[in-house]
Amino acid sequence: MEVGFLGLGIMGKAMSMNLLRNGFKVTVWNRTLAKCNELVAHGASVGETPAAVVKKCKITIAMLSDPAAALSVVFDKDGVLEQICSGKGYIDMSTVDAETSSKISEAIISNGGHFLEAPVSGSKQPAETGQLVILAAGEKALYDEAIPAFNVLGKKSFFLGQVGNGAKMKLVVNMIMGSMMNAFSEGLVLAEKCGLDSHSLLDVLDLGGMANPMFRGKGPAMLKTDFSPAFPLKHQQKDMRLALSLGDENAVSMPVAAAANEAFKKARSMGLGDLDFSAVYETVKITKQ
Ligand SMILES: NC(=O)C1=CN([C@@H]2O[C@H](COP(=O)(O)OP(=O)(O)OC[C@H]3O[C@@H](n4cnc5c(N)ncnc54)[C@H](OP(=O)(O)O)[C@@H]3O)[C@@H](O)[C@H]2O)C=CC1
Ligand SMILES: O=CC(=O)O
Repeated sequence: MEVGFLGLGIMGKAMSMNLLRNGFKVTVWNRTLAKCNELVAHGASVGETPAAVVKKCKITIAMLSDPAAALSVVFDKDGVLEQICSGKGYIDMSTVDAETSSKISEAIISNGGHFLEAPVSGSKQPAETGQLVILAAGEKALYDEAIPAFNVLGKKSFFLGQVGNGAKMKLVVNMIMGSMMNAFSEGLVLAEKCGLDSHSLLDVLDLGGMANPMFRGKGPAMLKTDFSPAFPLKHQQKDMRLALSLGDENAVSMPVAAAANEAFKKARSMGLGDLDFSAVYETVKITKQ
């Protein structure tokens, strides 16, 4: 199966590498074209523009930073819309809001193409090992056609119905994750400030009902001030912002998420946006002094 892949950031690189490893022919494009080189060394072809990739491939996947990037790659000059046509599918796996996804869907479909949104839960390591959770919505026929690729990229795929449902599910999940990371950071700082051993706190948490891979995976690195980016903080703040907007639309009061968003904004203002989202811990360290 031949697929196109647009966007070779932390996730896109790992996902396209995984597809290559599993026998897919992959044609890649990235805004910063030099990032294609490593994929070429592993057998990928390069398309000079998003339009060139879509022209070559029956199915093209995108994994881009945010709504602005997702829209630009489709609607701008040399974008996806210039070549999408009957028989071709476009799958946007970026985390965006339902409105962005719907705009893209309408444009693709009105040009005769097929569209699926398929944001993922899971970070750099699950992307490398094919353990993502895929939250798809849109055209079921395209979902069925993409299953061989989804089976390589993820450990489980959900088909959630109409376009927008995948985006919403992803935002709800990441709103919870961002709030959890803030509560965890406050707990780590509180434990330390009141004279407890932080590593003991990690052990206690890991043995109880709140044990989870995020605390287990990120906790020891956070205590060592290691915030090497797996999930960049600027993207987590984007997800909190989009989830809060979804809360506004649905009149759902979310004071915990709003407070978490403030902490992520503070972290961005401190220049921590490109670090892992666990760097929000640094904002708590400062405010608790
Ligand atoms: N990292 C993670 O753990 C996870 C991330 N996600 C989501 O996946 C998406 C990608 O995340 P991630 O790979 O971490 O992000 P990165 O910041 O590592 O990569 C972002 C990608 O988007 C491209 N890009 C940004 N702006 C534009 C633009 N205006 N036009 C064209 N391309 C653009 C970048 O190109 P360039 O190289 O030129 O800058 C790069 O390829 C995001 O929506 C994120 O929320 C979802 C699950 C997990
Ligand atoms: O979106 C981030 C993730 O870890 O999932």
